Amino acid sequence: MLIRNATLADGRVRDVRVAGERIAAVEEELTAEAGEDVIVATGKRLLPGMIDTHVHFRQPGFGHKEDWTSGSKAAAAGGVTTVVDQPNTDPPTTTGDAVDGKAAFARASAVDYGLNGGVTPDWDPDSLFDRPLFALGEVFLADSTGDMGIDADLFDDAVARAAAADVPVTVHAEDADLFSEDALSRSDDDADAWSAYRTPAAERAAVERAGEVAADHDTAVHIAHTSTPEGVDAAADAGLTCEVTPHHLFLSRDDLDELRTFGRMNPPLRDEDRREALFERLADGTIDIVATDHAPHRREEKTVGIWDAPSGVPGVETALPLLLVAAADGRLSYERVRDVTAANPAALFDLPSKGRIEPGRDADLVLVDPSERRHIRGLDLHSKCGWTPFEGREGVFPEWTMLRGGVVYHGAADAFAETRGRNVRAPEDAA
Ligand SMILES: NC(=O)N[C@@H](CC(=O)O)C(=O)O
Ligand SMILES: [Zn+2]
Ligand SMILES: [Zn+2]
Repeated sequence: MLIRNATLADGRVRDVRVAGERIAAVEEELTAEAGEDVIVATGKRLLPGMIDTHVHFRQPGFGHKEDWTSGSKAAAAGGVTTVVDQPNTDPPTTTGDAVDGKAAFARASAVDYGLNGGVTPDWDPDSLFDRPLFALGEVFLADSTGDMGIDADLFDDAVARAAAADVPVTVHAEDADLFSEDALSRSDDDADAWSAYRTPAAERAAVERAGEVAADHDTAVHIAHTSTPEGVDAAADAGLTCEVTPHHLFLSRDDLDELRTFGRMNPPLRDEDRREALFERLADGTIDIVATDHAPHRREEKTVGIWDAPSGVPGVETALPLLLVAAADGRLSYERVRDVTAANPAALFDLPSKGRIEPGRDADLVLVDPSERRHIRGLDLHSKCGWTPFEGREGVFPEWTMLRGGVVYHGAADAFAETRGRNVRAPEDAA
């Protein structure tokens, strides 16, 4: 297949040949071979598929919120070609058997995937590290959905075990000792109470602790869903990498009047100044990765008071579309979009076949027309949850998404090809 005249993230206009599962050539001009399919991409952007290093696809245990079929379709429709699933399922992914059990569900995935291992007091590191983990994480330094928060000693142990196994660690960095007791007296219908409770100081302290433990064990630690400029700067100062979510980049406490409990997540939405400072750090290169923390809950589960609502919002289908609008508006370069969604996650998490449009790499590609914006509507999206915190915002959605040489999502028809995702750490295990 030949994709002709596509504009790449760096502005070069190129012809791209896909042969089998790989990118075969990227040249100023390529001549179509006899019988070769040609896609004319004049005026359109061709990007590497997004690698979303942080999703919660909920199986096993919570398939009513999301399953691997619905979650991975949402991913493909949003231009995401690789997802990494988190361990707070039921059972939690803390033993080798639990990884095997989740792997059976993940075979339904429409996109490539990695599976993370998790840590609880009764985890089994021997069998866990015997499996092809993407990373150890998210390791919860405070309780979130699933109540997997652990203490300082176990965190230290876990990082030591991961370092010995040469597996990277990702950390949910909040320190519950620094949550605001005062906020607990706020009323159940005060949607801002969650943001008041889980403070910026709690994030910063936990990032600093993660930095100390990483240094003690001389190993790679990555901070998940960093939500404050203080957290990002503390990570950078400690030599840690970090990710931010679209909701912390595009939403703030100002949106909670409208979002109500549908804006409750961990870490919570921050004030507008912090949101802006986070966006600056995205644009200037301080932030390494955008990952969605796609954490769907059913509408009826969210429709309770702020203190009882489950934490988490969906995001896997809307991340790249929102970033592409920011790029089209000149608030972010297309190169930054490529780096934070694809090139950096591939480099940091050792996926040499993914993340860039270069000969020899997997043909994981997304074609978009930046002049075609669509209003985001929860009911149009493919997650089981049926809602989005970005309702009514604009997105640039894929015309198509290609996974290893095959189109897995056709935008015009809103249609998906047959399922063919593989575990990126164990491609030979594919069904
Ligand atoms: N972020 C959230 O608010 N929720 C996540 C868990 C997590 O990432 O902490 C979930 O699984 O629901
Ligand atoms: Zn988390
Ligand atoms: Zn998460």
